[in-house]
Amino acid sequence: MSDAAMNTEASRNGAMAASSPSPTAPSSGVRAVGGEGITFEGVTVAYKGTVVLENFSLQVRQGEIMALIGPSGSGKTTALRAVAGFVRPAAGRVRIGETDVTNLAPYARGIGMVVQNYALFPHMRIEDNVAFGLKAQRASAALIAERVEECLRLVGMSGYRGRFPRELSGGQQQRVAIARALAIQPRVLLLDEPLSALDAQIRRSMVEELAKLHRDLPNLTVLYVTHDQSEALTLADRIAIMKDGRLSAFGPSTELYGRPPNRFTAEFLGRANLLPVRIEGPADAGPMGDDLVRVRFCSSEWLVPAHPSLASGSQCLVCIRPHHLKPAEDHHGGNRLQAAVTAVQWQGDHHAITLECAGNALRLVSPPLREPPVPGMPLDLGFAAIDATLIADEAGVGHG
Ligand SMILES: Nc1ncnc2c1ncn2[C@@H]1O[C@H](COP(=O)(O)OP(=O)(O)OP(=O)(O)O)[C@@H](O)[C@H]1O
Repeated sequence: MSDAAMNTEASRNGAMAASSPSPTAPSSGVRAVGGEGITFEGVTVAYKGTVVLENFSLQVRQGEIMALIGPSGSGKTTALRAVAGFVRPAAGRVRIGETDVTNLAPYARGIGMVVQNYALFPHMRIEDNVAFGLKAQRASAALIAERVEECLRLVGMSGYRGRFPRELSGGQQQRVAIARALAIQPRVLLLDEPLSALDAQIRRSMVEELAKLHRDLPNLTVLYVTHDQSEALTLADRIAIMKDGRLSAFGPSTELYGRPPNRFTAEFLGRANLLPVRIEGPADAGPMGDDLVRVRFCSSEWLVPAHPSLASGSQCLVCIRPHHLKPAEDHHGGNRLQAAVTAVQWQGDHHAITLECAGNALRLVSPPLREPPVPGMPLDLGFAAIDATLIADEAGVGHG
């Protein structure tokens, strides 16, 4: 079978195979849950000659939650399927721990996988759904009973073991799907948009539950595909951002958000105010001993942290997150700019204000204001040097 045909075929089989080991798979015995990292080494995947994942290299550390985020079609699910064994790379290797799994069948990889639409077996009771993979591995009845109890307890579903999937809510079904994936004591857990079929409120509580699950299973390595940046920021230790089948940036979540390495990251991960500036030259070290440079924006001069590869004279962007921009009266010292209010929205726990400054749209969020500004009003704004980040106005891979 050609790679393209194999990739299409494997995609159709979807996640079911990962959580439904082949009946001929050897029994793996008892293993500690998780405990191994995932390594992509220059992985390229093509469907019918079209490359959708290109020279993709990434290391997911043992015991971490790595979120893979990016726009629709950027290759996130394809990367996950390459780990699960549902697509065959045209080039590159995938390792789980020390094992090269590139040519292993999906059932032999020891992976737990959960997808968006639960994929529970509708005719089986919850306990049989959770037991399915273990039965396929011919585990003993005592081990099956122990694992089913343990995994349903982990996801808070012990009281539902005798029900059928149709008798559960969407959130409960997804918890069972997670229990089923964990029952086989996977080496790694792959989650592909596991919460996207749920409504916003249940999604929020499921994010908290996943965080708790990971606290309970700290060795479990999780690769979490989502297009929801707030899920990624809440759950992940590190985030990898994909664009057009390539890695655009990766790094610790707080660092990627706080110091985005490129424009795509700044705009994709959270909201960003991006203003064009010119680097004038070095300034004295800041109060924390940090290196600052002077930048010019229209007639204003600001101090911002230096960028290792942007020299004096460079035209670049300064990124300021909306919550770091403050009305000047709340912000003593620091950098100043003047903008005109274009819209004000009260959103319960905060005000969102959009402004215009020398042809650039700006966004500011603040705790609810007693006397919010009105459209058309000029507003003096301030931001601290430390809260600004210089960005080259071009794509590039960021921190590791
Ligand atoms: N089985 C397939 N056959 C042909 N092309 C495919 C197949 N599966 C995915 N693709 C294409 O590969 C590209 C990457 O798809 P992928 O599902 O990995 O993206 P994604 O980032 O997960 O997107 P989304 O967020 O929409 O799920 C897309 O252009 C998609 O159309």
